[in-house]
Amino acid sequence: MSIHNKKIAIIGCGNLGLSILNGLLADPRINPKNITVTKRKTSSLEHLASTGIQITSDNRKAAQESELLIVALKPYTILEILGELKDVLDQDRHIMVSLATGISLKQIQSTIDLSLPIFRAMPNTAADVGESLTCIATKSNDESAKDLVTQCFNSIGNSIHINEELMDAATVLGACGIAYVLRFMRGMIQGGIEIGFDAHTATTIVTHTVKGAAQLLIERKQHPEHEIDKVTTPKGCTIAGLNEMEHNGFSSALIKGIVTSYNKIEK
Ligand SMILES: NC(=O)C1=CN([C@@H]2O[C@H](COP(=O)(O)OP(=O)(O)OC[C@H]3O[C@@H](n4cnc5c(N)ncnc54)[C@H](OP(=O)(O)O)[C@@H]3O)[C@@H](O)[C@H]2O)C=CC1
Ligand SMILES: O=C(O)[C@@H]1CCC=N1
Repeated sequence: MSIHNKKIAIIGCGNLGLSILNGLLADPRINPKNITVTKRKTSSLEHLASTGIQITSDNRKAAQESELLIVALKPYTILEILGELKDVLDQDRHIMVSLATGISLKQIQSTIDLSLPIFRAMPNTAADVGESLTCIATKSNDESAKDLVTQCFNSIGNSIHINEELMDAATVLGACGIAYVLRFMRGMIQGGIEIGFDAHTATTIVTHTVKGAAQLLIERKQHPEHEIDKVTTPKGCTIAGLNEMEHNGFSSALIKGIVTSYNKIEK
């Protein structure tokens, strides 16, 4: 089964839904005519009409005309809206993927009360540029549905399968993680301006340095400290700066922030 000829609906096409849509549209093998997106106020999506996608506020129609349903609604609305959709869902045709933080497979299953394959996925907004790492969880044994969902999220980056128990942790590290990294980058850019660069040049240096650091770890599969050791000349400026950051709680602030985000998710 290939994602490229499946009919896909993104129900609740807001920030994350739009990032996924942009990722899907960038895949030339996916026909935009096979994609339907929904939200109540469709005016903010009108600029996408020329791509060939269907835009509607009718969730039921979108579900009826699609096979893979990516549900990108807020956690506090998803169950109510799925309840309104349940009589148009077909367990022999539909595959459902929920992106909602903190809403379990069991809650979704008992809302729709059908045995169609249900997945939770946690992508991030880097889907916009085809670089989302998506964590996927399911209790379904339907291997072809698993393959299809994996293909879908691989078209907007990379994906891994995890146990559902780790979905909250995946939300924090992968989805909130984008914001942590961007705030870290903003701090580096501000530092760069203070030591002499204009904002544009500082941003160019920082963005490419962060990309290079990530690529080193992705390709070499090393522990970060292994690569850090190569940069820290004894008595040099790197170790002096790094130690000053640690004296001010750099790693500790990150770890505490990650744990605070995690505890904030209702369990
Ligand atoms: N932002 C992120 O980085 C991540 C978010 N998530 C999860 O993804 C989900 C979506 O988050 P996010 O994209 O940020 O939220 P948004 O609020 O940006 O998107 C939700 C969209 O749902 C639409 N909506 C609301 N009610 C309905 C309805 N009855 N029918 C159809 N559409 C409706 C809203 O548009 P309108 O008001 O016009 O209807 C809105 O655009 C959440 O559950 C979040 O936990 C997961 C990973 C990362
Ligand atoms: O901040 C939030 O609640 C959501 C979850 C992941 C990203 N945004």
